[in-house]
Amino acid sequence: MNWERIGAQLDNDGCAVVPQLLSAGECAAYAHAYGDDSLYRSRVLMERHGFGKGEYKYFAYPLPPGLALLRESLYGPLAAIANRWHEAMGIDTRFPAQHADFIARCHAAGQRRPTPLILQYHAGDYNCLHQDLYGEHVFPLQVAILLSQPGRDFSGGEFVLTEQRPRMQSRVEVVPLGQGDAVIFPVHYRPVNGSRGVYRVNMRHGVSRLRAGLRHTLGVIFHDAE
Ligand SMILES: O=C(O)CCC(=O)C(=O)O
Ligand SMILES: [Fe+2]
Repeated sequence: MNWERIGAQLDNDGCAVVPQLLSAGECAAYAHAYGDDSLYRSRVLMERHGFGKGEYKYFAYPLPPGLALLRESLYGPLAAIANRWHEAMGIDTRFPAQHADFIARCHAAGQRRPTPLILQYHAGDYNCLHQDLYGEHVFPLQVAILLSQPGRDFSGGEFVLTEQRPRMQSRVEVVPLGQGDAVIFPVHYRPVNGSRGVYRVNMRHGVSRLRAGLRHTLGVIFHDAE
């Protein structure tokens, strides 16, 4: 992975795509494992909470080894970007180099439940704009990996990001993804350079309505939940 390019894209565009982070075989295995309830701590029906339509399951600890490795190995380079962003935005919190040390901080504060998840959408389903905040401790970047193949497995169902800028109208970004592609994006805020210095832009993400088929996504969030 070219972290210099990823950092520059996050700074300039507010998101970065990593093509083919998972192989087609790995994607199919994760999507298939959606049915294996021994892997998950809970299942959420989005409509019941007003989150949209569709469902997701949070993995239980211990995470599947490949997912644990993915979460730990993505964290390090993202922590360097996160620390740079916090400095730019004048936020005091800094992130340790190792994910285990950040997770220890979450757990000590009572955020002990794992947040990696798989989402499942059928035709007509969608995910309302939201922020994945689960307590006081927030790692400012997260990753979503498209497990299904657009065109073959589903149509519609586009990943979208919105930016709410102070005293300005909101901006939307549609992120085209192929199977196995990852999008890295802000959980809550991102820094933007303005004429009077850096300001914080409030970010949300969601998924537009699926027109047809079945779509799965793997979500990697680095803080744990209360
Ligand atoms: O299904 C998607 O692409 C969005 C998933 C999501 O909201 C997340 O990973 O936090
Ligand atoms: Fe989300």
